[in-house]
Amino acid sequence: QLRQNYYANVCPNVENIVRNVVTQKFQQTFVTVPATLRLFFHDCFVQGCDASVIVASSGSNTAEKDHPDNLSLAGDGFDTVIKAKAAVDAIPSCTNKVSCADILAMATRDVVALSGGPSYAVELGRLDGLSSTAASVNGKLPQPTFNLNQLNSLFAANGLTQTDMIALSAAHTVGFSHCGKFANRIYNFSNQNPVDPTLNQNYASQLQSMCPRNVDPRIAINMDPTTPRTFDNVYFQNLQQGKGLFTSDQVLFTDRRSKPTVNAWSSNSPAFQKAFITAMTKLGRVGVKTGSNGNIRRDCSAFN
Ligand code: HEM
Ligand SMILES: [Ca+2]
Ligand SMILES: [Ca+2]
Repeated sequence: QLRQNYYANVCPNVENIVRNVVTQKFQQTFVTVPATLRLFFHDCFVQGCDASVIVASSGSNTAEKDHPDNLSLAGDGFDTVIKAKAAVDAIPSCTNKVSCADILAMATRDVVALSGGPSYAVELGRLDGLSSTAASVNGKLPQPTFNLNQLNSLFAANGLTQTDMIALSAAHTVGFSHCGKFANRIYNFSNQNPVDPTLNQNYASQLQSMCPRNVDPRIAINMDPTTPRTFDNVYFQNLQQGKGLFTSDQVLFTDRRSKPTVNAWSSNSPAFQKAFITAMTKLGRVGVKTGSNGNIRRDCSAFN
């Protein structure tokens, strides 16, 4: 029941208002891009795309954002949504008419385009969710150690195919990871191999020097060592060279079932972009709330 131009009557300018805020924020810090994109993913995979991830803990309720899997969500993603919501609400006819979930979907479309990725028409009409608990996050988000079966089954549970999963994984073409998320691949990997043998040897040495043992846990490194600030298909070229940062990235090339797709998109950017738009549109439809299952939050970080 989502559709384009959903707010044409009540708030016809909403997409421009959001884009202006996102562009301003992008000019202040590039982190806006990966932070917003990852926030959208973590929102949609837990209770659907309903801005449940944005709600702050309060009183006795520990919200989704305080689950261990969400603690590394960068603050600039939340800030982007809060700022865009304020700009939308500043227009009288738009006040309290546009959901936080839709603002996050629009902002995500905008950060992808701003960083060189494809631009696409975004479907709107989501309501904001009425609950957010840390417990509800358990088992809903993929782990960097996942193999292809684990990735496929988690994405399938959200109506996404292996092809969608591979396209969405390319979000790792921008942004950062803390050293602890892949330390198992560069130190004490196994009895036979101290370093994950699917890692490019030079890249593994670089990772070891950027992330020495006992590194400050706050240190984060680029996930795409080649074009960290451009949303492009270099992600797939990196996988072909053994430069996938997580097991869950590299497995897309090492598993024969997903390798053909990686190879196709590494040399065909338009085909990748088309698949990414399809997958993002499907991701944006996951678990959408309507009617009495949701509302439009006045403050994206708190229930009304
Ligand atoms: C396929 C399974 C996936 C796994 C296992 C995974 C795991 C991770 C991990 C461990 C990080 C590093 C977090 C940190 O240390 O700060 C990360 C970062 C990131 N992920 Fe994923 N992710 C997956 C899929 C996705 C998808 C589908 C998207 C979006 C469509 C996405 C977008 C991002 C972005 C943009 C970052 C960088 C965040 C930043 O720089 O602040 N990931 N991911
Ligand atoms: Ca959610
Ligand atoms: Ca890139």
